[in-house]
Amino acid sequence: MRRATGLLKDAAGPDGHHLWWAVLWLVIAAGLEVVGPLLGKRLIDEHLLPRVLDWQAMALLLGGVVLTGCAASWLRYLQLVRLSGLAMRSVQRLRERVYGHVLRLPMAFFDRAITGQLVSRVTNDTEAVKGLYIQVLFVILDSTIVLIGTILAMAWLDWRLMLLVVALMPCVLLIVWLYQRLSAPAVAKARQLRSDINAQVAESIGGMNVLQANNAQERFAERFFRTNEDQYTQRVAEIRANAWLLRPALDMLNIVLLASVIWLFGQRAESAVLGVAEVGVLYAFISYIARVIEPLIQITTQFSQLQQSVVATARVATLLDEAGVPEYRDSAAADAANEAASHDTPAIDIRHLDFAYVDNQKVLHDLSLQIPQGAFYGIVGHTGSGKSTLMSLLLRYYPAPRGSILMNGVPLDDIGNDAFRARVGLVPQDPFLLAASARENIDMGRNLPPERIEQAARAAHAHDFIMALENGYDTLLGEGGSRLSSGQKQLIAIARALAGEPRVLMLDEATSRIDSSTEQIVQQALDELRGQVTIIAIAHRLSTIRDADRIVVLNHGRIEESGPHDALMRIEGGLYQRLYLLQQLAA
Ligand SMILES: Nc1ncnc2c1ncn2[C@@H]1O[C@H](COP(=O)(O)OP(=O)(O)OP(=O)(O)O)[C@@H](O)[C@H]1O
Repeated sequence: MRRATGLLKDAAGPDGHHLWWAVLWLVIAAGLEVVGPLLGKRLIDEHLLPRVLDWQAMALLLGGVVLTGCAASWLRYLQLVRLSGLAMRSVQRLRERVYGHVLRLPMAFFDRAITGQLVSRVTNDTEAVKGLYIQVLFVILDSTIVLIGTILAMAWLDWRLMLLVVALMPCVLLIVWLYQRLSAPAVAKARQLRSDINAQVAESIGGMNVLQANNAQERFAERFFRTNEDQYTQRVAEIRANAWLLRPALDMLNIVLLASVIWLFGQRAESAVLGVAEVGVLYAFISYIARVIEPLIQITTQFSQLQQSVVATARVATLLDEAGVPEYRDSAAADAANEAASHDTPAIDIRHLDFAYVDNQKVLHDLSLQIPQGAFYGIVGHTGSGKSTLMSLLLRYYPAPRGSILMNGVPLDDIGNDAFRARVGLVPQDPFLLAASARENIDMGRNLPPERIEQAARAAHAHDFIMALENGYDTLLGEGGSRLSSGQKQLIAIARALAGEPRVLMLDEATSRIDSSTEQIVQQALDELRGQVTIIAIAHRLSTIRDADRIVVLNHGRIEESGPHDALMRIEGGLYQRLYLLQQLAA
């Protein structure tokens, strides 16, 4: 709860003062509501019963009752408007913060994250924070103030009757406690299941081709129906606890209270301790009982909503507590060292690199490799040999041991994020195209000049097919680039990487999904870049890296062989030779 209120405070930001205004109006409104029955009491006790028909005073008192009621409603309305505005702004801010945080999370986080749940965290859970404002502040705080004001007014009128009312109030706490115990597990479970529903939908849409190819629709539908049914059951359990326990018990309490006050009042009237003028007190008390019970009912019935909001906020807080990627700051010393790097300084220098995703399960063992400036290096190896891991470390997706990788002679950790990302370009296996135009897909929000985009597209041999589209660079490519062939998507991805004018270009299985003719275009593009850009390409298809300056063959996380194609082919029974011959046979 403390974390939730902390989050709220941060999210309210500069609008926090609206909260104080809302609270002020709330106090005034509650005060006015307490004053109303007091005026009514005076009207009854001082004018109606003793028949002192002073019309002016009576009109004033009656007008006071009406006016206080109207003013209280008006202030409540103003308070709601302020609070709703504040709540919505807070949701907006929190959502921005959570999304911004997700963008900065390390890749290791996404290895275990479930997309649908993450989406739910950013959209639904942040929205639930609004409930904290409306439920906690508008309803619960409001009700608490009304409750305190009413009890004070009752004490002033007749403290013994007030004690009777207050004595029955712990019953409300008992009822609430029982309700909470019964409904809390269902509330938490229902929310978790809703998140699972999101996750299942996102997963099946993402993998629809695999799902249909495996004729798995029915199994997925069944799994979904089960989760949906479970969620329904939990929601029903929660609503039952509310309908069977909370409301009836509270309504009963209301009746008991009224009956007790009337009974006690009757007893005292009978023993003639009180005069007839006390009827006004009875009127005020009956008015106040409604004002005691209603806030209590409000406080308690809002509890389930409050619980949901707190659970949701706690989940948002947990996500925000996930450590982001280390802050790599641009340092002048690193920039200077980078500038001072001569042509002989290796573009990439890997020194005795060990790496494990899970403790004590090394994936890379004592890897050392120097890649000269402008060279083209291919990395090959069997499945699971560690190629992608090595690339992930070079891309800083996972932190490598300090000092084990240097770029231009500068340890990777010492290069600021902007400088690093500007220096390194990536062409991944899955090109990941946005549902946007060809231009936007190459630009990726960098606001590059049109000439540079076109130049990159030409270098990637993508310019001609882009120009053949109906609107050229402004043609929308559809979701995931659905309008393009796999090869064309890959060429766009290459253009995107080149548009950043990287010094180091990494290709991660960039040719695995394209046909031989497109592969040749990619090879031609890479050939043209030789000498200007350092190229590191992971390739399953060995023809892509056949012409590389050096091919590094990984085997179980170690460098087994290294050299140009011809030299590796001469190693009789060598790993590369076997891999190559196998591929030739398969072709
Ligand atoms: N995120 C991860 N968490 C834990 N282990 C991982 C992770 N990624 C890869 N591994 C493990 O590290 C080892 C090397 O995997 P890696 O993906 O680097 O191999 P690869 O040579 O790129 O294989 P492929 O050619 O199939 O892509 C494998 O044993 C794999 O199970």
